[in-house]
Amino acid sequence: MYRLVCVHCGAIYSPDQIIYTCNRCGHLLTVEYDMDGIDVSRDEWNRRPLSVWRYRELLPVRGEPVSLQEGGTPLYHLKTIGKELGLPELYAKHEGMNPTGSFKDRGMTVGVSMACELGMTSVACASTGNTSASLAAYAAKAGVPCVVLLPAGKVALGKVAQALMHGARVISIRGNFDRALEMVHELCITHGLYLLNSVNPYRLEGQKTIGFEAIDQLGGEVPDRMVLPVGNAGNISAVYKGLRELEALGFIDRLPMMTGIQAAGSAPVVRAIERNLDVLVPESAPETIATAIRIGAPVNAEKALVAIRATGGTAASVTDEEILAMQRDLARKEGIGVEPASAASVAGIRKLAELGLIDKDERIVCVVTGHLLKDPETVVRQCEPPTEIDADLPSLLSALR
Ligand SMILES: Cc1ncc(COP(=O)(O)O)c(C=O)c1O
Ligand SMILES: N[C@@H](CCOP(=O)(O)O)C(=O)O
Repeated sequence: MYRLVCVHCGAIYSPDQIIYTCNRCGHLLTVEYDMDGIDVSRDEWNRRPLSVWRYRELLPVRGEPVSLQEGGTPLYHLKTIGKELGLPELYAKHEGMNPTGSFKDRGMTVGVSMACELGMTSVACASTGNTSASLAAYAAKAGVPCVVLLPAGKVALGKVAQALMHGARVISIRGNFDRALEMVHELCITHGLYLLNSVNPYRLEGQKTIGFEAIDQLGGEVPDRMVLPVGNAGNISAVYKGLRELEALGFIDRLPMMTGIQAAGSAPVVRAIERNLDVLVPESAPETIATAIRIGAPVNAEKALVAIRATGGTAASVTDEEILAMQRDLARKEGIGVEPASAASVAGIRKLAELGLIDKDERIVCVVTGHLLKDPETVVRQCEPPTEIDADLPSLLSALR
């Protein structure tokens, strides 16, 4: 049993209403469960495979989900980078290992399942790339048409390729992501498509399972800190919400310090934390090489600020150079291939550690959100091109010398 509740004024809505914002105050809605009615134990969860659906009692879907086998992603111990930073307990949860290569799949399995349960016959989103790739795939699996709006020229090649190949109707707008989101929201309200951006309360339910899995992979121990790259701020809010639910069930007795990392050219949440603002001042012209988090007006900021403040966490920004340096370090020192936005979380920890702002004994889980192959162009631009030689051994030996 659950209901939809406004995060700001507490107004209550029925779970089968197609609604994304509060009719009374315009703020976002969240899913609130009747915790007394949740009948499951940690042992029961531990007997199931590691997956989004291990935690189905804390998800809104009641029937058979639209699934591509999402979740169950690896948690890697970053031994080399951790040693360099003096952080022996540094981990990366590699969300790039989901079916379409990003954490969005956790959200879409729930969001698209709910679209079907609610009887919606078409779905839509705005995207900096990953949301569209994921929605296109899950819509294909569900057999529903899908429309995606992208900021023209600002989406990494692999993500556009995915949306196109999975059969979405792909529209590029001459404007940024924030404008695309406003447009698609209006389209959905006026024309009855189901909106699957992070304003959709059901989609975020799937994403909270990142935190559940990380704890299960640490043998039931809560990490001291969880670090996430922040764009539209849905993921950090979702993980915090999920962990509070585990606390309410008595499965954990403390929360990690939620830590958000943004790109320096696109850092309104960081500024709000640094200046102790209650209301975000949007960035009108966000810019960063990490196009996934090139977002100036994060719609979930209100929730993200609560998550960071309530847990004693923090927010920090990293430059594009710091992001790319960490992308290379993860690839070359740990064998972990991530896209630039994902490297931001670990780059942020490097920065905080170097500034002496975190305790060296902390157990830290950085969420690395998307796969290296999402953005091959940024990778190729950073690396030496392959050496082309004649097809004989002497040429090979000479090239290797
Ligand atoms: C790879 C990647 N990392 C991080 C983010 C940021 O997540 P959120 O928008 O939930 O803050 C996004 C999308 O926004 C993304 O695609
Ligand atoms: N990085 C995101 C931006 C959209 O965020 P959403 O969580 O609101 O869908 C993307 O991949 O498009």
